[in-house]
Amino acid sequence: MASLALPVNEVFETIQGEGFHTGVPSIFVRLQGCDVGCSWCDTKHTWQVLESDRVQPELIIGASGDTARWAMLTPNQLLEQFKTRYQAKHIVITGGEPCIYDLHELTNVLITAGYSVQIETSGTYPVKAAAKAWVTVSPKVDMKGGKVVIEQALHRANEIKHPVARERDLTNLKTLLTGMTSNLDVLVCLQPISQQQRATELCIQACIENNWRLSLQTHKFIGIE
Ligand SMILES: C[S@@+](CC[C@H](N)C(=O)[O-])C[C@H]1O[C@@H](n2cnc3c(N)ncnc32)[C@H](O)[C@@H]1O
Ligand SMILES: Nc1nc2[nH]cc(C(=O)O)c2c(=O)[nH]1
Ligand code: SF4
Ligand SMILES: [Mg+2]
Repeated sequence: MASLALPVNEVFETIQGEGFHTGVPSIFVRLQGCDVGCSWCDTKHTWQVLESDRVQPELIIGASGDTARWAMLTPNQLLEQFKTRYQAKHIVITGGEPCIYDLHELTNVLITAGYSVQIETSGTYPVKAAAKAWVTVSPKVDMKGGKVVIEQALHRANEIKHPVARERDLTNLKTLLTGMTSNLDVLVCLQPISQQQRATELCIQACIENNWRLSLQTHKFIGIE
């Protein structure tokens, strides 16, 4: 079977700064492409997949930074790089929106090679990945995708990491959770948007009230990627 290459924006090794796996040494694979359009998005440079930004794979591996460049890489090419360049045993597939793409082959190849794998997704596309992959859904409830897809994603989720700027984001999350057709058994983290003080205060209060967790984008506090 032909191997499915994916458009990769960057590959880098760091500490997972968000959610349940905060603090875990991780290799990040950032895929290019997202059509959701969050106004506060950290990675706007990943939204468009333009042929004019396509480069050779050598320019992507290990060269991180906020550029719109991308290269097509197969799961085995990625695995080879991970084994030779990096030490972390946890892989985070993010973007952009990684679930635009079928991630079955990539996640299976990595899990078979002994890595744990996490996917960061907005829940706007069905999750197509190995059953053992840890799925973090960061719901974009006001945005595209619709109720059926987000419900499927939340049922697949191991963790919900909800971005919060204002009170309404909390109301939206509660509406989403209570509107589910069947019960969810999932960890909920609240993540203040862009380290804003008001957002952080709202998150702290809601975490205490609901026994949820606080996710603080710790990498931004210590100035690492
Ligand atoms: C850049 S997104 C990429 C993965 C996927 N598109 C998603 O939204 O989950 C990774 C995570 O960063 C969060 N995020 C993006 N910009 C943020 C910001 N300015 N402040 C806090 N969290 C942010 C997203 O909600 C998501 O949990
Ligand atoms: N250190 C670090 N942790 C992260 N967790 C999720 C990230 C993302 O952009 O998806 C991210 C990121 O960009 N850096
Ligand atoms: S879904 Fe994720 S990558 Fe896309 S705009 Fe929103 S935060 Fe950014
Ligand atoms: Mg980030």
